[in-house]
Amino acid sequence: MAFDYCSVYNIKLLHKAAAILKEHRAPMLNVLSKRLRNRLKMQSLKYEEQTLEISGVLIAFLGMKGPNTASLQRMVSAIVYEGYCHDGIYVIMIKFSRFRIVPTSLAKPDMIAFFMTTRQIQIPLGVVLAIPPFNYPVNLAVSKIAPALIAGNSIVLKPPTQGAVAALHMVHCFHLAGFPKGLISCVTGKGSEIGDFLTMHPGVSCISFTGGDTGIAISKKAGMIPLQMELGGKDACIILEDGDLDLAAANIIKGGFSYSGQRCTAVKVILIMESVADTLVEKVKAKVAKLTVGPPEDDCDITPVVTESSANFIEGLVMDAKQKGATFCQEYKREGNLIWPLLLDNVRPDMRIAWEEPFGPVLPVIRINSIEEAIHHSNASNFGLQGCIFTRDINKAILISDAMETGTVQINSAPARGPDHFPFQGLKDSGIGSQGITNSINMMTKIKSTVINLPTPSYAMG
Ligand SMILES: NC(=O)C1=CN([C@@H]2O[C@H](COP(=O)(O)OP(=O)(O)OC[C@H]3O[C@@H](n4cnc5c(N)ncnc54)[C@H](OP(=O)(O)O)[C@@H]3O)[C@@H](O)[C@H]2O)C=CC1
Ligand SMILES: O=C(O)[C@H](O)COP(=O)(O)O
Repeated sequence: MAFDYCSVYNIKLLHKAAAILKEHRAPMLNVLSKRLRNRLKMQSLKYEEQTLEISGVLIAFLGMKGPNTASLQRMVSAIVYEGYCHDGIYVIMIKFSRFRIVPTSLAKPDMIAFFMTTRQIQIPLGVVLAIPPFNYPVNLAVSKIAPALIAGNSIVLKPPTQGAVAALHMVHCFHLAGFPKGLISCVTGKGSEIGDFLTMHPGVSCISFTGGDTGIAISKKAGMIPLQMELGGKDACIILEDGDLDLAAANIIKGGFSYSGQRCTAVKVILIMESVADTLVEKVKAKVAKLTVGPPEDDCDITPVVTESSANFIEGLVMDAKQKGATFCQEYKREGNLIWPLLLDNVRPDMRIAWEEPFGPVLPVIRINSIEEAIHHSNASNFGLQGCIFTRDINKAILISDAMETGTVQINSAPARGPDHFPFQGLKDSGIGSQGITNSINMMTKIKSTVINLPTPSYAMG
């Protein structure tokens, strides 16, 4: 399909897909909540965000000049840059950078040439293999599908087993919008059984994966293709003496226990200055006591974790901490896959929970005596996704952020991925590449250079 027509076509259909996804919201959320046993409210928030996400991309290309073809073609060839959130809708600024004439003064002195680079958005990579995880099987699928389509690629979606039904429904919505079935395909099956066939297939031109350390294994098998990996995290919440402890406590609850802790960007370890630790722990305990626990149908705050194996893994971390002397702020309680929220105080570095990712409603507190100690612990982790700092001294916060080896640092708020036009990346074992609408589109396009060699110098070379 010719470039301009292809991308213009895709953008118009993405608008339609966004509308259809909204129409199908109720059945999708019902499936998501039943299959994932998570609270409906959280799912609906994510669902909203996902449809906005599509709209966000479209507004980037459509909203500036209205949907006439000429401006669309010109815009689709642009590279999308920073954006901002306005009334909950993402408006992404566009800078035209189709051609850049680079003088050759840096090249060989006798070289007389115009050097043009273009981000060949019209030459798609080919087939993008999108693999989202169980916690956001639709939202994280769309965050891969929309940029891939904008860049003119076709997509093979391999949804998580826990979430496959909702993903199939979501792909059906794209087909209802008019996307050809061959352009977006959904292949269901256990990753352990069909994963290698897909990730090592010669027809795959790019892999966009979100999940656990499975991604590390995939990156070693995939070969010479662009990879976008967003993996686990051990996001540290650093709280200094001058931090707003009420704000910190509220963000620890939101960041550590929402979605029953099953978020890569969840707060995974609290590093708090000893002098204010008792006060903070009491504030968090009081809030934990108010969390409701039970089935998603009752719209509880804490619902069962995704599988028995996940619950068993979490229990293993808790028992290790108990055996090594951690302070249990609540009684450890589990019924099947349902684990009651648990704050573990006085955790030490020899305990597994200090380093491993429970992906559940269990949160360790490590008491520190210096900022250097906080930075050291955060950077000693194999993960490097996000982190957050609570202090009123912004200068100090920026310096700590500079020192933290993480893809993102939130100052005075809990870690989070969105809004989705923000770059989102993990360092070390937390991933490779960067997500977010702009970076995803960039990553799913090719750069090509064209050099015009002139017989004589031209004044146009500046
Ligand atoms: N970074 C993040 O946002 C997330 C991180 N995680 C981390 O991952 C851990 C496990 O969660 P989970 O979602 O099961 O993560 P996994 O990495 O096991 O699965 C993520 C996705 O990869 C698929 N997959 C599994 N094995 C392969 C393979 N060999 N080749 C290709 N694809 C494969 C899964 O499919 P299938 O379901 O069929 O196995 C799923 O769609 C969590 O405990 C947490 O640490 C989990 C969710 C989100
Ligand atoms: O992979 C994840 O768990 C999500 O990217 C986290 O997204 P959130 O910060 O919006 O919950």
